Amino acid sequence: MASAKLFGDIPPFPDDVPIAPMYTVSLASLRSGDDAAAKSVLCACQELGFFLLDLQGDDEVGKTMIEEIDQLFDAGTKIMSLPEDEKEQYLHDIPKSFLGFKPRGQAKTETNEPDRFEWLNIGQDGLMGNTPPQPLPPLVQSYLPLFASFLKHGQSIIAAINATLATQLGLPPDTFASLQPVTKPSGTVVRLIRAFASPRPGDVRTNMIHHTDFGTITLLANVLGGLQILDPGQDRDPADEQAWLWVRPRPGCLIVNLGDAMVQWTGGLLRSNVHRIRHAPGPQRLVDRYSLAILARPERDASMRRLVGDGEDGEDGDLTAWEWEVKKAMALKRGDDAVASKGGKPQGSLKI
Ligand SMILES: O=C(O)CCC(=O)C(=O)O
Ligand SMILES: [Fe+2]
Repeated sequence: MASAKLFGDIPPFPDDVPIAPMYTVSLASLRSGDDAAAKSVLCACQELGFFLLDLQGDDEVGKTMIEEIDQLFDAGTKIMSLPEDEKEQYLHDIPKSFLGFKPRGQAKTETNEPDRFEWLNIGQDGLMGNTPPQPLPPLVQSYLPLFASFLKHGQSIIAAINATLATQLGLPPDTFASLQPVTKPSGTVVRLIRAFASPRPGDVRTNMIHHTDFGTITLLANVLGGLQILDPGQDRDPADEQAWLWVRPRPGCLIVNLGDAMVQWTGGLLRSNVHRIRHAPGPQRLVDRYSLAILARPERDASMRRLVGDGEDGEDGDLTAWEWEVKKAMALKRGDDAVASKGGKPQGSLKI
């Protein structure tokens, strides 16, 4: 997450909206092998599939990452302000390629109205040299060393979370990491999102439809609110507005969430929770909302077979990660994949 400096420049997050209760784990503690931090990560990933990771106090990775996030938020506003006809030359082409710009309004929200965000996906493969570079506007190219460094720091955090979860589940520490080596082709991306300001009453609605992430681990940096999590307590209906809890962004903290691949591999021991981007809350709705994320995905050829437990893993276990992702993306596009939170410990209310 960005430093406190960026939080000073925006309207305040309101105090009167329901907030999702979340564990906050210190990166420094996690990297030093602290047992309590490791247990919190496991509990968070079973109960909610989301937690806050405090980068402050970690001089090696966390401090640099906070600085890089500040710089990338600045870059993000410039990148998204490129002329529309320039961005249109670098559009994504799903399912062939998830890389490039997604224009505003291309997908739908729950109400069947057009979405209210645009994104740019920059592939890990091009940044790492696993594949030829992705075509990108010259302005974005000028920021590639910064994106690459941010990604490298994110990879080391993702590696620490993967090792922690595997160890806590009694598996060899490299169980999850070995299925997502950063030097092999994958769908892993760095994502920049602009969700548009909502000045008119008709704008006060969903920006990005509710979903679970397909991949393994997502690291997310937000300054403005807008992210909402579906209450994990019961099987809540996304159509019920009371079932949604806001995520309050905290200076110096990343939001971490698990994706469906971790649920598939663990036969549902870990959880991926439904979330969406709503309009920013309170006075924050008057400004454009930027977010920056790393969405880690398995290596393209990784098996989606379950790694723990001995129940059936169905036909999805026979797919490679890439086949599985394309299947999910197409089902979501057709609207026939009813989105639901997956896996995790049944629980009443989250006690933190
Ligand atoms: O911008 C955010 O807060 C969330 C974005 C998100 O859920 C996604 O890109 O999958
Ligand atoms: Fe997401």
